[in-house]
Amino acid sequence: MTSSLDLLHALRVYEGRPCGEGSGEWSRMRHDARWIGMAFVLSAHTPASAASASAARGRAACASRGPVGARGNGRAAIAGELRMTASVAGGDVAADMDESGLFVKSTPDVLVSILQRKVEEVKALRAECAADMENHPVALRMKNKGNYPRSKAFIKALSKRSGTLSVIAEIKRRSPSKGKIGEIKYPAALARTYYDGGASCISVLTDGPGFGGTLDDLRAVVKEMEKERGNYPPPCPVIRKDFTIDEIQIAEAAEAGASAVLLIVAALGERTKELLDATHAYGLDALVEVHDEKDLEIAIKAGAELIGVNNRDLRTFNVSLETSERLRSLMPEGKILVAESGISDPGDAWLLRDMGYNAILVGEALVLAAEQSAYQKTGYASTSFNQCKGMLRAFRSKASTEFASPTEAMFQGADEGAKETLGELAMLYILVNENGWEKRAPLVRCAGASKLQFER
Ligand SMILES: O=P(O)(O)OC[C@@H](O)[C@@H](O)c1c[nH]c2ccccc12
Repeated sequence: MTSSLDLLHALRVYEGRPCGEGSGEWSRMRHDARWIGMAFVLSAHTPASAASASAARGRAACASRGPVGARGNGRAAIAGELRMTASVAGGDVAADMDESGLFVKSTPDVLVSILQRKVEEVKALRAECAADMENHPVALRMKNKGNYPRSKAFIKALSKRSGTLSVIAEIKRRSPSKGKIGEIKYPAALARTYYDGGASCISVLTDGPGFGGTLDDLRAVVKEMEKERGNYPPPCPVIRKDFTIDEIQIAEAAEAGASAVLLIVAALGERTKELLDATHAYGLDALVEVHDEKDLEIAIKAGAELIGVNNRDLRTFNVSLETSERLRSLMPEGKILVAESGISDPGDAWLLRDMGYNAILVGEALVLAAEQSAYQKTGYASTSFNQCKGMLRAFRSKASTEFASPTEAMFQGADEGAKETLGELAMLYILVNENGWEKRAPLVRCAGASKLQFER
């Protein structure tokens, strides 16, 4: 049964006692963490049918700092509803390799041309190393392969309690699909903006021709982050985002200070495992990127710990979050899940969090937001109001589209927690005696709403 109550009437009642909006008591309530806890109790107590209806509408209930038990139950109920049934596509993957054995036959054309370029880059780097085996830092690093302990810094930075969404913020000047995105004159300054906005990790595209990046960008970002060593939050570990086809690129990434590299299954096919093992042998973590069921099967078989679902179809450049949703149900337990590409709306971030993604990887939207703010004169780091930071905080906030406007969350730079995010949101228990309602019912007030809706 759904009922609605006039908001002002509801607000005047607190634990059965009258309470006026604006009174000391009311403001105390709003800042009382216990009220935030109740938001989730609401969803945990929501009848299954209502939970599934809400999940089907793509809105899961508001997360909270509430009692862990209640929170867990609520989330499980909702995640259960979001799970879709589908089976992993089978097929003989090895037969899918091209004659060179290097690329998968089905590799999208745009990727093939980039990979051909990578083959040349790798050849050049190998020649450089061969010419100076005793001194070349990459050659020296390769000699010591297998002796680098894994710090798992990248994985750890993304391993937060369930229901918490981390952001991997990307430094990306342009892309084959979008053309120019931003100038990013000072990658270190942009990295600092990301850090200040609460990013957990930073991704640096180091491919020059396709994405306008360099390995020096990565070095500058690592150096900037090192300044935060010993502070809280700790430095963001950095991933080298490139098209890895050979272990020498992994050694090079490690040498430049990266904590992780990207491995794209659409490019590597069955070689994914070989490169994943090499990544670990250099002490790094790997983000293993998949786009469909077949990629995912390979990633899982290879033993990927960190799986990224790219929502961008590299054949058509179409972006659809449906890819993340579809593949989510096929993910084994215990993996760290990252949704990648095309995320610009906090509402989408909240949805991905509710699907069970641990992190999102965002490039374009953050770069554009940062540059727009930067053009307000002063440069990324010193801009007092930086829309990019607001966007990052809104992505991370534990809000729901049911209770908050994603756009507003973004402009207000809402921080973690529904309370902070929604500003106006408050939860209260209320004794309702009309219409035979006797039990305490949790209510939610949200900004701009004039009615409260609840079910029992
Ligand atoms: O800028 P976007 O749409 O937020 O996407 C970021 C990131 O996912 C994208 O840059 C990316 C995902 N996988 C890649 C592989 C190579 C190069 C780039 C990518």
